[in-house]
Amino acid sequence: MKKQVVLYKKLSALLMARLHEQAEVTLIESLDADGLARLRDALPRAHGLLGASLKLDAELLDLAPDLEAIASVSVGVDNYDIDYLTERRILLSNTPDVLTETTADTGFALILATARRVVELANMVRAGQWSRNLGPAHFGSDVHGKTLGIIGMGRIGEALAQRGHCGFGMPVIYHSHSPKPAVEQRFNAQYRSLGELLQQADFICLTLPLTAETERLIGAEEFALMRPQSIFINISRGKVVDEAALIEALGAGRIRAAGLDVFEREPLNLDSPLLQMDNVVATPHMGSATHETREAMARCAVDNLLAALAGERPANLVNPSVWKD
Ligand SMILES: NC(=O)C1=CN([C@@H]2O[C@H](COP(=O)(O)OP(=O)(O)OC[C@H]3O[C@@H](n4cnc5c(N)ncnc54)[C@H](O)[C@@H]3O)[C@@H](O)[C@H]2O)C=CC1
Ligand SMILES: O=C(O)C(=O)CO
Repeated sequence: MKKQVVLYKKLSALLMARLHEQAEVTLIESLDADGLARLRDALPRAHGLLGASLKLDAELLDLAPDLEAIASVSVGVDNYDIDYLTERRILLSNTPDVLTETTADTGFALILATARRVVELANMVRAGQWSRNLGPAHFGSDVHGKTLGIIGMGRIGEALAQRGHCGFGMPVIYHSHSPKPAVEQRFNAQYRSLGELLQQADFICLTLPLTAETERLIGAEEFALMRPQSIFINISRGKVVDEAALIEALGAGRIRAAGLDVFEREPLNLDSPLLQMDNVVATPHMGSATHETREAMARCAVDNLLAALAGERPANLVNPSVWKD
């Protein structure tokens, strides 16, 4: 008998057809109140779940006694209680690698947009306020040759370092759990303590996961170490930053600008002070959002889920202790 799969993310026709061949599929098209009610109804029959952007807590998981595997269409796994999944022996998989380059592109887009004031000046043109040649009040700052600081030197951090070093001649400094000699050799990068990095980098970029250890890693004390010309970029998770402290630092001119793809609460509320600041570029958690990459992520998640339901080890298993050969 085919296994029951609940999707809470719509997939391409090609991937839907693949899933339908192997499983009975229930599709929850959106996670509004109606969709969530349908999800709760479907969970008691589910052997597999596939989706993203939903906090799957113990209360929801307890509705699914037969659940064997969850395939997250994301590399970040902060929406899951991994200890609880492991205790229940539910296999959790994610989608690393396939989104690395695209997310690093987004990071670099934010670096360029903030430093060169792209959004602010383009809005000025659109508003009919371009009446004479630009003067110093509208000048930005250089990106090439400036020091790129990366916090969390993993896949995306490395891809960002490559762009900075090879494309823009930027000295790279980084902070991570431990030094990475291979990265240092490839990009002439240098390891720094967190405090040193915050004091020395022109661009401070967050590329680490949200965990108990990294939640609110960057707060008032950390912003106080940055320099007035520093630009802060967050493409990791909003909760790694104390957002009120960030707003305070921007408001007080303690840093020059911020490029933010992620926020404490998403979608970002329209009344956020961040949206009143010309030196903030805010994007809607679009790090991996290209046609090609989202399809690759979905394909990876389908592969992971079908493998798990067929009794094979998924390629991207997050909680390997559940797996028994
Ligand atoms: N904005 C977006 O749309 C996207 C955001 N992301 C976020 O980026 C994160 C990173 O993704 P990858 O590079 O693939 O992960 P990764 O696991 O390859 O890299 C993360 C790095 O951070 C380091 N790290 C973890 N905790 C740390 C700590 N307390 N102090 C210092 N370093 C620490 C790890 O050692 C690792 O080197 C994801 O977990 C996700 O939250 C990922 C994709 C898209
Ligand atoms: O994969 C992730 O973790 C994201 O944030 C979306 O691509």
